[in-house]
Amino acid sequence: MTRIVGVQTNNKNRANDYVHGVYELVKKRNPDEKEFLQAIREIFDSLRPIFSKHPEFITNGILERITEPERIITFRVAWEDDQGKVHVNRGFRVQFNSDLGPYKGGIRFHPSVNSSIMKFLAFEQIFKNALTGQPIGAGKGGSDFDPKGKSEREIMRFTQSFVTELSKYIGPDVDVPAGDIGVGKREIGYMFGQYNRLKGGYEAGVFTGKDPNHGGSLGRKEATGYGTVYFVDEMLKGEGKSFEGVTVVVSGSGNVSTYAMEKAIQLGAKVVACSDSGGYIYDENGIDIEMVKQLKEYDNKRIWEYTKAYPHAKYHENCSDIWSIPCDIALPCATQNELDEIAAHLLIANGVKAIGEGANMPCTQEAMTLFHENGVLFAPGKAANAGGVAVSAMEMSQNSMRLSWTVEEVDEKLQHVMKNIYSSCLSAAESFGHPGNLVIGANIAGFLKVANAMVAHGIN
Ligand SMILES: NC(=O)c1ccc[n+]([C@@H]2O[C@H](COP(=O)([O-])OP(=O)(O)OC[C@H]3O[C@@H](n4cnc5c(N)ncnc54)[C@H](O)[C@@H]3O)[C@@H](O)[C@H]2O)c1
Repeated sequence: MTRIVGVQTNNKNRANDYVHGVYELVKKRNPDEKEFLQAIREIFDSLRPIFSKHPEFITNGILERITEPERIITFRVAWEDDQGKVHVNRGFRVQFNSDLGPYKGGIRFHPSVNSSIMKFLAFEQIFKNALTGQPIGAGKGGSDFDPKGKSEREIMRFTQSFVTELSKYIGPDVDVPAGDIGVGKREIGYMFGQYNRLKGGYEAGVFTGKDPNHGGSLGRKEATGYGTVYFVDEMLKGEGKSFEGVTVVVSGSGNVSTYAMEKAIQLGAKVVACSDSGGYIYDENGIDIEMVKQLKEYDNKRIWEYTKAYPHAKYHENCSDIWSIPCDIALPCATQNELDEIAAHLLIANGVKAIGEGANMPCTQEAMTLFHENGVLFAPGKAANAGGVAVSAMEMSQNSMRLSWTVEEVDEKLQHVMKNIYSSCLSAAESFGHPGNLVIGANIAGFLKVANAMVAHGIN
């Protein structure tokens, strides 16, 4: 008996030393990449219990390998504005892990894009994509180009220049990019057109998030937001609760936010606030989602203009103050680290019951700790927002088969995927001694899938 306990303690110490040692190595190798290190730290904290049960992951150097991207491509993107002035932006593609399939992940156009943000997003994508159960690896890309204030032609020229370089490194069986912040079906359309022109063919499966009229999947634009709400709904059901009659606050008013709001409303919730990078609107009668779509999806306007149609609604300039609005469920769907410790304190004081991360890493580590300590249900982004990439993988399947599923078929499959992700997170958390902790469950369930494939594929 004493001997068994001794062996277990040794294994635990060896596992802790291993995780700590690799973290120090990653820190040394990526000293100034705070978002990347934040994502690594969060995952590593969850993974500790795995290594005492799976020493083969230590002998196969899984953590050392999974934290180093297989390839990072950085490139110059030169383009001309409408006045003929030349601009240069930087393009990135991080091809992080291909053990489960071709690299898969979005492209972001935003001035904040840098190597740390690209690597954090691509790293998170490894686990998210694994959780979907579909045959996709992980990548992420983008540019520090700011689409705000650019004309349609400028966006087209920039996007064509971006993809001219990127086209050398992607392909339907190699790397399949999609949209993300600042990249919607319009930009994907330009990329797809330019890629095919360069390749001299029609490679339908090289991008996802295409217009459903030209090779895209029905249900893709709704998938991340709907999927987030389906996941939160499963989590609520586990506690005998639902969206019916609850008050919801959603940050952002882009692709994920819009469809998270729409699905929450369809399930009976009242969504009272949403935002953009300028500020937030509060409508105590419940947000008119069709008006938000008109403003943001079709007219490309700012969210404050909602108050022109609904003068009783209030506009406030500070976006992070959105978390001071009392609500039962908060869905951060805008960007990374947008919900910090102060916001978490406010939400908890106002009685929040559940958080669903529609965005990638929107809650800081301190905020997540507070939610756990205060018994707030918490749906982590890499599980909750995996619906988008899941439907992207469905788009790849439809492209390969040269057929299209109906929106009902896609939605049914999406619901099925989200339920499976929820139950695999729940059971991984349970088997590794953290029942109900979906953050740990998501990290472990995703990691096991990739780590097993990496062992099977040998050291490379
Ligand atoms: N689109 C997808 O399918 C998908 C899938 C998984 C995860 N995500 C993640 O979801 C998040 C949103 O992506 P999206 O595709 O909806 O992008 P988007 O560009 O369509 O929308 C982003 C929204 O956030 C707003 N915003 C930006 N900074 C903000 C801030 N500090 N406070 C409040 N609002 C702010 C913008 O004004 C915009 O309304 C990102 O973290 C993205 O990585 C997106």
